[in-house]
Amino acid sequence: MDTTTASPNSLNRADVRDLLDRLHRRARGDYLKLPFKVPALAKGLLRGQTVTEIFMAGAARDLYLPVSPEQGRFLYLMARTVGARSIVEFGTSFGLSTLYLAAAVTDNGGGKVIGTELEPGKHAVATDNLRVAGFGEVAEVRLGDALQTLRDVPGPVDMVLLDGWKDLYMPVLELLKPKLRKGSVVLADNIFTFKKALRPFVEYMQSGKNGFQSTTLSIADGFEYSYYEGA
Ligand SMILES: C[S@@+](CC[C@H](N)C(=O)[O-])C[C@H]1O[C@@H](n2cnc3c(N)ncnc32)[C@H](O)[C@@H]1O
Repeated sequence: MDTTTASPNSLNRADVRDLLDRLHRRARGDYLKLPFKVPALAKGLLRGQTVTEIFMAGAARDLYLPVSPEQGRFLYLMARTVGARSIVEFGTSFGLSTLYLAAAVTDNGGGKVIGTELEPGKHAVATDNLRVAGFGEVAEVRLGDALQTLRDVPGPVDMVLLDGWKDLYMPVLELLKPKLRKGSVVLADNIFTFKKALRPFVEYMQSGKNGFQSTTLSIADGFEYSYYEGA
C-alpha cells in the first residue's frame, strides 16, 4: 500500500508498517513447516489428547500462524468502526493481530487490548513487538491458558478476536459473553480450515437464539463475524 498520501494513523506510521511487513514476511514460511507437525499431531490424537493439549506440549512453539495482512486491516477497520476501547484477544502468538488491534484502540483515543498466549517464548516476543511499536501502554499480553488469564477481564468489552486453538472458541466465548457490551463484535478466525471442529461454534453464533447475529466472511481462512445484540 502507498502510505505517502495516506491520512496519518497508527497503522500508517512507517515504523509500524515496517514491523508488520517484517513479521508477515517471517510468518510466510510457516505453512511450509506445517507438514513437519503432522507426526506430533497424529501421535497426540491417537493418545486421545486434544489439539490444545498437543500444542500446549510445544508443537507450534515456532509457528506464527497469524492473520493475513488483509484480515489485519479488517481488524483495524472493524475496531475503528465500533470505536473499540476494550478488546480481548484469545491467541496472540507473536503479536501480529494484536498490533493491528492496538493501533485501532490508540486511534480511537486509547483503552486496552488484552491478549493471551500459552507459549512463554511467543509471549515475550509479542510483548516486545508491541513495546517497540509504541503500544506498550494500550496492549497487555497475558501469559498462560486463556481460560485462566481471561477470567478477570473487566467489562464492558467492545470487541473480541478468537484465534487460539479451535476446541476452546466456545469455552472462551462463554467466559467472555457476560462482559460483552450490547453492540460489540466477535471475530473468529479459521472457519474454513477447521470447518468440522468449529461447526458447533458457528451454529451457536448463527442460530439467532444466543444473542448474536452472525455470518461467515470469506476473508483469508474465513472470519466468523458476529454482532452481539445482548442477552
Ligand atoms: C493462530 S495463532 C494466533 C495468531 C495471532 N492471532 C496473530 O494473528 O498473529 C494461535 C495461538 O494461540 C495460542 N493458544 C492456543 N491455545 C491457547 C490457550 N488456551 N491460551 C492462550 N493461548 C493459546 C497458541 O500458542 C498460538 O500461539
